[in-house]
Amino acid sequence: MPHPIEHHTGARRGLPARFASLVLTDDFRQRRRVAMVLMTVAMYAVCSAILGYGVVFGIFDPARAAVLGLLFALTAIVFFVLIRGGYNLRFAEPSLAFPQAAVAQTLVAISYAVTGPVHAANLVFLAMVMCFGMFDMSTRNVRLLLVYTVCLMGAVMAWCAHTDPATYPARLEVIYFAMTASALPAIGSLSVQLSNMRGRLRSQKKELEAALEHIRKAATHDELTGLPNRRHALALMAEHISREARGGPMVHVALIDLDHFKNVNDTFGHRVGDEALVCFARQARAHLRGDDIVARWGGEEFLLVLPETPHGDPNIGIERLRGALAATRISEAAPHLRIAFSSGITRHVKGEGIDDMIERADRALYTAKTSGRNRTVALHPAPRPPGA
Ligand SMILES: Nc1nc2c(ncn2[C@@H]2O[C@H](COP(=O)(O)OP(=O)(O)OP(=O)(O)O)[C@@H](O)[C@H]2O)c(=O)[nH]1
Repeated sequence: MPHPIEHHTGARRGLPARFASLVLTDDFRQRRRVAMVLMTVAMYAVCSAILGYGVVFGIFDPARAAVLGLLFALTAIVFFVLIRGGYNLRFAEPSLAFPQAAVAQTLVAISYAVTGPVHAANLVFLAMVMCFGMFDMSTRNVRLLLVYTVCLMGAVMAWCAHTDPATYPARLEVIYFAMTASALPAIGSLSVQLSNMRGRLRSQKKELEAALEHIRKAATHDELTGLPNRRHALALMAEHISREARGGPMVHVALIDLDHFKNVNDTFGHRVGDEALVCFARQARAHLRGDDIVARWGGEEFLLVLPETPHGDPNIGIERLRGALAATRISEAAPHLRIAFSSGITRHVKGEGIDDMIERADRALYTAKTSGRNRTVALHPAPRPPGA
């Protein structure tokens, strides 16, 4: 998926940016991988140029140098196509850092055997490849690469000393091997430390994201019922009202108060009281429409925001909920306990503030309580006189 920043700036991009996007792709993570592979392509090109120089001045055998140059080109093309073409994404380590580094070390070993009088210069490249791998390889792969490189170089040095002792004197090869076998593990250990540091950073980032999500949820939701809290409900209500102002559905609001809830606490204890609140929340979510908002307004009071639909009366959902609660067992500790509620419902008037609407719903709720509870009272605003 394209990185959001790339998307954002896409419209105003100049020629260099468009060229970079064509070569490097628009995907933020792939971009870094393509840039890395381009860097290795450049290294292979430099090495090929050095080979050419050596052939021109009669330092290297032309046939051997040609084979090596061909291997450089093939390796560069294969990895560039794999990564630029996105085939790398099918692998567990999409940077392909390990295979790239292993192939590069193999080519350095071949180059060591081919470059005769200047073969010792190749040892620098062994270290450079280890450094390249530092940024993307897992600890396990760094160790694997290290063992592979030391064994491979040991074998190549022994073979060269055996087959061409004039150019590769054994006494010097022993020194080169000792240097390789002692310097590479030091670089390897730096890579391992870097890889561990990256791992720690990754897990800290995950923990921070989880903590942030938890804080966000705690700031907007009630811990007991998981419903939106009063602050969040006000924000959601404001959204619905501004949608209504832009021609969206008309908004109804209902305040709900559980009946005789103090009795529930006093008779069965606070834990059962809490179970009753959770049960109400669950039933409300199950029996109201997906578009309706159910929020905990405070204590044993809840607020519903009910956008009007063409199919009718917002009271229908509330009465469905009332029926469901009358048939729902709340707690094992109080098998016969049922909860009922009173509610006051009102409709929003265009241009009216949220406080006025809530105040009207509260008055309707008060009427529901004083006229016997377990009922809904609707108190709609008087229609505006024409031209008002
Ligand atoms: N268990 C529990 N009880 C709560 C919670 N919040 C508020 N309450 C209790 O809800 C009760 C509300 O009591 P009242 O305001 O007297 O209302 P009521 O008993 O429901 O009476 P009416 O509303 O008139 O039917 C109090 O006992 C509060 O302690 C809560 O989170 N958990």
